[in-house]
Amino acid sequence: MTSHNITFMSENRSFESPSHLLELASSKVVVLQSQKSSNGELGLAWIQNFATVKAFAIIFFIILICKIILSQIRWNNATKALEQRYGCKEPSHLRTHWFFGIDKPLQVFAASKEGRVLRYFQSLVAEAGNTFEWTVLGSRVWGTQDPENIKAVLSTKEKFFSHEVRREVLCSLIGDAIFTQDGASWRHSRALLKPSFFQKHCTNSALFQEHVDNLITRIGCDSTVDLQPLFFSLTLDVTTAFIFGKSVYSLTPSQTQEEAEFSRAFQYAQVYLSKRYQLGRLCWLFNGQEFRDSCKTVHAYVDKIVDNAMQVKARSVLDPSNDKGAQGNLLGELVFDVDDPIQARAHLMHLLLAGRDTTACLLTWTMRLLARYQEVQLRVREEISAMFGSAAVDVNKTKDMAYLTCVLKEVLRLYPSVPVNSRTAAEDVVLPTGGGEDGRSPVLVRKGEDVAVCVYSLHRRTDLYGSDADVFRPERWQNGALDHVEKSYGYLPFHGGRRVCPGRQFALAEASYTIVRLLKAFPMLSLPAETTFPEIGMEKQILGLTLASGDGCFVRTS
Ligand code: HEM
Repeated sequence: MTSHNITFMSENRSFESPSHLLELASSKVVVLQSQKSSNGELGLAWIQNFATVKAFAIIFFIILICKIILSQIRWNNATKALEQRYGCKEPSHLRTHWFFGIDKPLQVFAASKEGRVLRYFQSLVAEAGNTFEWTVLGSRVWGTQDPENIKAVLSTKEKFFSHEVRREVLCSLIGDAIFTQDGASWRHSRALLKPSFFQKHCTNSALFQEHVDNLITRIGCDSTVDLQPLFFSLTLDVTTAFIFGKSVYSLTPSQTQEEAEFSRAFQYAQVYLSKRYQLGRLCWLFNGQEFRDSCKTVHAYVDKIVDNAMQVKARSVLDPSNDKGAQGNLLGELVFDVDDPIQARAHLMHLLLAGRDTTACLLTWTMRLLARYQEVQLRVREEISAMFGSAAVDVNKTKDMAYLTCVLKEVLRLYPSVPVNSRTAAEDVVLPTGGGEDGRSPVLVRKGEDVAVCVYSLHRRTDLYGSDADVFRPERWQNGALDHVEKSYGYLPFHGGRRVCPGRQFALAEASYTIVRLLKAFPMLSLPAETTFPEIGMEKQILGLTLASGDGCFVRTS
């Protein structure tokens, strides 16, 4: 039988089903392959062969589309049935205009590149309401800035959500521990971070003093300086001292080569991680050699410190006067509960990641605003004089500075260090609001769907904070005026529920101490003369794992 015959016959056959077509196409390929081997050359058959492969590809594509459509219909029917059972209504749907909704991710990338991605999210909220869903490449994604739904995600229904995507994105650098775990393993990791440890260190001025001294030396006098990179170095130095018991001294020239290598590699890997985050489940596509090398450098450095702490522990176990806190740092305590060095490394890396950039961002936005709003700076200075006069700054007393506390609260409202967060539904779960015409009925989130919680836009809601929600006004927090908003999940810089940030007090102590010391060291902090200061929220922002300033933090110190 010639290939011509076969083609002729197949063209006259009627197709009964997609799988029938598939069978037919593959039989043609097999016959043509055998023809090639018997003739030894392709000749005319090559063209027919090409046409057959083309037909095969088209058929395959049609089958794929049919399958997608069928599964979409099945999914829609199942969702409708479940919605009916749980009294849910359809949520507001964000309209997309391009094939498979890819216009939206492209717009996110463009906005992100231009430093306005959070403004873009706000525009989506303005278009679609406080809770909405959108479909990208066939998957539904949710966005919410509704306190009731956020409370469900973070607290009352927290156990129905997982950190699956986060785990995939972050594990190569930080391993698996508190930040990426769920269920029993998370509970175990959380229990290891005893609140008493944070408490002990956030009242210890000595932990911060040396590094803030180094910061002040680096700033120098009579200069215009970008404080943002210096704050990132400061928080790296403080956090490594706090958790390793050994700072990397990135603010000083005395940093060793090994410490410098670690600081560089950690910085590189962290920036890389934020790019991986943007790809979500496709993060494995972004796994370059330099990133892998940086992870290795970071691991080697931390492993040495862990090894050393394990040896100290081994010696102290032999000593009856052994004191668990003898090493005076978190690792020193941790090694008594964790025998596996790789797991110990993961616990440390999670704390380093969680504690370093978040506090650096808080310091950056605070100093930008204090330099811009001189009247607020003056009030903080008055409070410092009243509290400390010419005495040394005691970190323990900074928490009694009522006005500074309001300033920090207001900064974290306008620029929360973690402005957007997401969780993946581990099961079908009902959120209390956002469905129906009036947006008040419950909505159904299906298993596997991601829910993005946008704290940035929550904190700018005029119905919660008044018509001046976009204005920097620390006084709004005075006399507990916004206690009701805080209690009802309307203010969440540290999130809420069981997974609320355990480093909250430590971070506020570090930020307060640093600001007081800077204002004492520099009697005049202002914007450089040529600076134009955009309106709040209109500045360039860099959204990585945390929210940094795209315009830096330039101040004049004289
Ligand atoms: C201004 C500074 C900080 C802010 C705004 C902040 C904010 C947050 C937020 C929003 C979360 C919840 C993340 C989530 O569940 O997805 C979180 C978790 C966490 N934070 Fe912080 N944080 C700060 C500083 C720190 C510091 C200094 C440490 C420790 C040294 C720390 C340790 C942690 C840890 C371990 C978690 C994970 C908790 C868990 O999953 O159970 N944070 N933080």
